Amino acid sequence: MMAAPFVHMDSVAKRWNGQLGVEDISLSIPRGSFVALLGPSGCGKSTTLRLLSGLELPDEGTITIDGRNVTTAAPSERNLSMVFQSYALFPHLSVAENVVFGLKVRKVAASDRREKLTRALEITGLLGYENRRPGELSGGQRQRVALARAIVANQPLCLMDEPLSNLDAKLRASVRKDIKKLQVDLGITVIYVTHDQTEAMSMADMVVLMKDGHIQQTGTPEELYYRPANTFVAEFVGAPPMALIEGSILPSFGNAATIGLRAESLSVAETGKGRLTCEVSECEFLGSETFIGLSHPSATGLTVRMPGLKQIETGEKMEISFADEDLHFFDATGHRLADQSGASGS
Ligand SMILES: Nc1ncnc2c1ncn2[C@@H]1O[C@H](COP(=O)(O)OP(=O)(O)OP(=O)(O)O)[C@@H](O)[C@H]1O
Repeated sequence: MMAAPFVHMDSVAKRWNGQLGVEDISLSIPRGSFVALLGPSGCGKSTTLRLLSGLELPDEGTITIDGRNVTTAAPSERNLSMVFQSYALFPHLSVAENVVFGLKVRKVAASDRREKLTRALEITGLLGYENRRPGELSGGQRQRVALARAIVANQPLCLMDEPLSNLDAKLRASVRKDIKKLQVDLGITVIYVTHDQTEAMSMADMVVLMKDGHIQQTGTPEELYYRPANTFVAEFVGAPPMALIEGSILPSFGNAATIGLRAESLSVAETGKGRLTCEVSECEFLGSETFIGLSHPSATGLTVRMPGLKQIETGEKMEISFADEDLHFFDATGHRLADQSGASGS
């Protein structure tokens, strides 16, 4: 028998004055998983998280956490902790006071507080910083204080809203690893909002990709990458994103309106032997490889990856080839067609 999901949202909707926030959100989240809510600005990620936290109440649908219907329960009744982008630290309190603030409110005994504080500071690498104020810390350290506060709360569910977006790229990568390790070590369930697909793909067991208040696809990072449910997912996930080609210019794939192709499936062909003739539009040197951006009147996002440094003149002609089995097929509404169905040769 399948274990009941730890967090369950069933047909949840939230509107403001009739205007859409999120619609028809259904999600089943297993205990102990790391789930990323991913999507462009305004797609409804934060609204979904706020509905889970109880900071917003839904107009429709139900939310259960650990088997309890919490649809209208107050945030304090949901047994969860939260970490925000803004850290939400008290500037006049020390690191230690910030971390144990919630425990004090809940009247946890002083000796117990000290023990929990030491462990949380240890886990987050903040031992020795307990007397500093947030203003005397770097952004990464402040975010660690917010994480330490979530750790001492000792809740089975932690909701995080873009916790790394105030950090520079290098720090983001290192705190990302800290958060992931924490989640695994503590065995907690994390629901994590981000608009950064690299972050979602590298951290999450399950990614929920949203657009315009609706879920586009829920799955493992591999599922989203290798079997995108529609052209939006295909173009959102992956760096570079999937190239999309008008089906009509590859006539052997009758019923596919759009054909998708990942950069790693493309190769440069000898003159006269390629399947598409493109023009080089840009070269992006990334160190170990160069991304060659190609333009073609019936395609978007065509990129060839070449090892090392390659400098090719913009406007130069380049023929490319690819294998049929690497193609993805989408219908006229952008939905994925069943595998191979487009390749019927009809
Ligand atoms: N309090 C509110 N009142 C009215 N509309 C709101 C409110 N909060 C959110 N919305 C609207 O709901 C939609 C979803 O917003 P939400 O903040 O969930 O998006 P998001 O994906 O988290 O975006 P971002 O990445 O920019 O934070 C947006 O169109 C937004 O304008």
